Amino acid sequence: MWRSTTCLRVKTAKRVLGRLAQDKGAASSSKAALKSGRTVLATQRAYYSTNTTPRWASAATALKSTPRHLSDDRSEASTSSILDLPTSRIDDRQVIIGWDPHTYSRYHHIWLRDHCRCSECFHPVTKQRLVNTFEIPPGVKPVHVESRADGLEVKWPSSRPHTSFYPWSWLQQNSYDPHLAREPPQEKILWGAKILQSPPTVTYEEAMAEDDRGLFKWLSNVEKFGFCFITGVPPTPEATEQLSCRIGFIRETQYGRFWDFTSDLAKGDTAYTTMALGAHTDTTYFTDPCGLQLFHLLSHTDGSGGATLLVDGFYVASILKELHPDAYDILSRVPVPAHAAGEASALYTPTPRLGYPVLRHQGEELIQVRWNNDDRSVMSHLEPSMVEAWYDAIRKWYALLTSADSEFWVQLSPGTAVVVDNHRVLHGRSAFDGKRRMCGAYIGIDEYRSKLAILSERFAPDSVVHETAAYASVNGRSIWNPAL
Ligand SMILES: C[N+](C)(C)CCCC[C@H](N)C(=O)O
Ligand SMILES: O=C(O)CCC(=O)C(=O)O
Repeated sequence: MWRSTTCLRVKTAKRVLGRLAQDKGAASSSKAALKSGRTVLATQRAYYSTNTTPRWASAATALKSTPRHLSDDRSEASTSSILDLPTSRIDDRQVIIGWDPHTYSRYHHIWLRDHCRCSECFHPVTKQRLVNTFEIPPGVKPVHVESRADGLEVKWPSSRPHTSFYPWSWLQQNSYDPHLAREPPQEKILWGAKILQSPPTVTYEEAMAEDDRGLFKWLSNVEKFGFCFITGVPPTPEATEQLSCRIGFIRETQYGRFWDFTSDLAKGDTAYTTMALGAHTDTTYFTDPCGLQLFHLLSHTDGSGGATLLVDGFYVASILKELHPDAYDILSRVPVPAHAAGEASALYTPTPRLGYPVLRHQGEELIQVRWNNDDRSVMSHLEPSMVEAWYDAIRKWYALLTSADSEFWVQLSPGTAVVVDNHRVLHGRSAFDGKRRMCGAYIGIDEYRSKLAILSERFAPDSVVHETAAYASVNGRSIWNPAL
């Protein structure tokens, strides 16, 4: 691992120095920078192997001969630095980084010390904090900061010299004063009935392929669209269970682990009947509703109906917000209690008992739709003045959910499974007769997101992971991974 560190650092140092060498005006200092670049390279390797008294201390003096902006300089950043490195200086309470003459970030000293990720302060394998946050003096202040090729070096006053290093990309990504533009999250494509023309689909071979590229494509589709078909699935519960487990371990509930069900009321729920089920999300009665839901129709004989309904709750919510902002606001505020009480051995209600709003947000962003009018409990917590407004709001919501523009109906058949993000996409079915056998499973939202995160590390690393993976990874995970 450390050898690969060196080779990447060679590239980094060469890239920086190469840029320098191109700068005609800097010809005279390129030799000094070349020397210092090599010094940085050697000390970086030393730094990441142990961080007792990092050998940078000796190298830092060697860097003194480097251009002014590389040293701790209290004056404003130089207007043009031949290495284009960010400037850094210590202020009373914060370290100021100058990304360019017009863009600065400020990091509190306590914040930087608490976020040191050297092997003494942050366990490189477990990715857990080792530094005792509460032993860091509130007034901690660096004695020296240095702009290095790949990041900021900070020396702290303590009985034992302690040096911290923060990659520039990580500092930019975590800038909080001010917040800097970050890479946009995976885009979500909102859809209505027209998704019928080209629904997201992967093949069973892709999903099962051992190199996981197809699995990444599958889950990327789910992240983007909220659902994805899987074609060519052997029409057996065994193959469907194996397919489910490609995402993560199955979440067992009062309906069992892997379900294989039909209309025999084997479980106390209308799903185990021939009734039509309107668009809903499952397990609204759980504090933590199931994340993904996989369905695979294994057979339907001597009858018809049982078509599958999918509705993009985020799409419908966006229209509700546009057309009926008051209703959107009510559905975003008023908690809706729910229950699962069809099994003698189970009586589920969420914590807190009043449940959660239909539309859940993080800040301004809609992050979850939770709607099952069949499983809703008594609305005894409404302010009397709100009762009619609440019913008016859900009527507007329901009208949009059930509009021809929103509803995507598909007749599943053996061999084609569908996975649905139960936090976004509602599902349902039309009534049916005859013998109909459906199988599937729930996957927890955290298991789904974890699998997508590790696949993204491999196939679509974000800029910080991309830049730091080679020199700061243990167990294949960079200590600077934005998830940490
Ligand atoms: C296990 N299986 C998916 C067949 C049954 C689902 C039960 C549906 C329940 N009314 C809910 O909305 O959670
Ligand atoms: O039987 C189906 O097609 C779907 C049943 C359902 O909505 C559910 O199990 O949540």
